[in-house]
Amino acid sequence: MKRIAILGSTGSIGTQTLDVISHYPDRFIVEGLAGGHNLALLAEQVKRFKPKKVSVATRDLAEQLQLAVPPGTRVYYGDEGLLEIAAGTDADYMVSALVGSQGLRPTLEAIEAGKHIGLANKETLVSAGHIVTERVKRRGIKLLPIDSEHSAIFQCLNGESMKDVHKITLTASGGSFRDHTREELLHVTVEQALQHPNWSMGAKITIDSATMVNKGLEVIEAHWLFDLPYSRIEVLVHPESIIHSFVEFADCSIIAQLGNPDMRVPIQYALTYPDRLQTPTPSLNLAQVGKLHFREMDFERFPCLKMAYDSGLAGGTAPTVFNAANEAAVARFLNGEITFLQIETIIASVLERHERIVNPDLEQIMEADVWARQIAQKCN
Ligand SMILES: NC(=O)C1=CN([C@@H]2O[C@H](COP(=O)(O)OP(=O)(O)OC[C@H]3O[C@@H](n4cnc5c(N)ncnc54)[C@H](OP(=O)(O)O)[C@@H]3O)[C@@H](O)[C@H]2O)C=CC1
Ligand SMILES: CC(=O)[C@@H](O)[C@H](O)COP(=O)(O)O
Ligand SMILES: [Mn+2]
Repeated sequence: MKRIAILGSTGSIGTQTLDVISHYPDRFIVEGLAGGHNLALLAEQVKRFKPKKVSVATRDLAEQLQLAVPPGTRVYYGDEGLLEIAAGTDADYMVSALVGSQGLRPTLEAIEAGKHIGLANKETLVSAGHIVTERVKRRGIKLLPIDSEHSAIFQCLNGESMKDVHKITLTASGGSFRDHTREELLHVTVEQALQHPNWSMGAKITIDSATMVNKGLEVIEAHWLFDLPYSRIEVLVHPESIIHSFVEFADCSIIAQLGNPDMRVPIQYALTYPDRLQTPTPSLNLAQVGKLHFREMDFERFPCLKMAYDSGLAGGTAPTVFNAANEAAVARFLNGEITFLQIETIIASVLERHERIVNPDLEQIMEADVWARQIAQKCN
């Protein structure tokens, strides 16, 4: 029996994680759930999965939730609530599926408490990769990737030696506007940006896919997960999202992982690793797919990817600032305050003003994150 806590249980990854868990009641017990504002869904999840502890975003919501859940369920809220679900339950495994760098502190606390981590929240590794990986090593816990590309690379590396890896390639769908020219991007709407061609995901990551920030975050995530230099991490546009990523070895052999785009597969693998169990996803019929397509990445069309590589290479607080500026800019775009293309000009402008700290501690990371959001809030 694996005892599970989930941060972000009401989101896209969180609900799919509970879907996976519901298929294997003899393998998993849910010890803790943390949602944000979706009280109705969280109350339903509590009734069904019976966690001992649960958390919501605010005190008001916690008071309402307490009335709706079985007696004996402990209800928490806010940042303290997230820490309680991350580190204060009997879970031995924590699924980190909050959106944004707010996932960093609770994920670090869970690692410190000795929980294994299923990591969807890529912003955690982007913002403070050196701190997270050092803590994972020190505590001897497993950090298992949920992000589809990283799960793919993880699977391709099974039984291989890292010294034989020549490079890894992350595939990118190209997002909602992959066939738009930059000129056409001037007038795109929030609704259009939220239409991802292949995946149904939360709003923030869907916008990140369209700007290619998502792939940039994933490049930095891969750097920390697989301990590879940026020169050996590439991105290739693959509109079908069937090949989830691949590894090229020293002998020029390439091992790729394929499947229909369904996050329940990488989520389940992270939960049951090294076992492989049945999933409800349909199996991939390549004869029906017929053709797969690939395009070279165009860094001029997608300048955010270039900024991500540069930030990753610079290191220190640069990726923290890249990520936080993007989070603030995406929130403003979703709010109707700025245009789609302003997301990239805001990130560039914040990065330009940033004075990088080389080997930041957690407090300096948090300060850089707050600073970047403040600037991104003000500039256009
Ligand atoms: N969705 C996907 O397919 C993939 C997602 N990822 C990554 O996984 C992470 C989650 O993404 P996704 O599931 O799409 O995001 P969603 O927006 O769907 O879900 C975010 C979750 O975080 C919760 N949350 C937000 N703000 C707060 C807060 N202040 N306090 C407590 N909880 C909060 C939300 O609660 P509520 O809704 O109740 O307010 C929700 O449960 C991201 O880092 C993303 O990049 C990676 C690969 C694929
Ligand atoms: C499902 C998943 O892992 C997302 O991160 C996905 O990769 C987004 O697709 P693109 O960023 O390739 O558009
Ligand atoms: Mn991904």
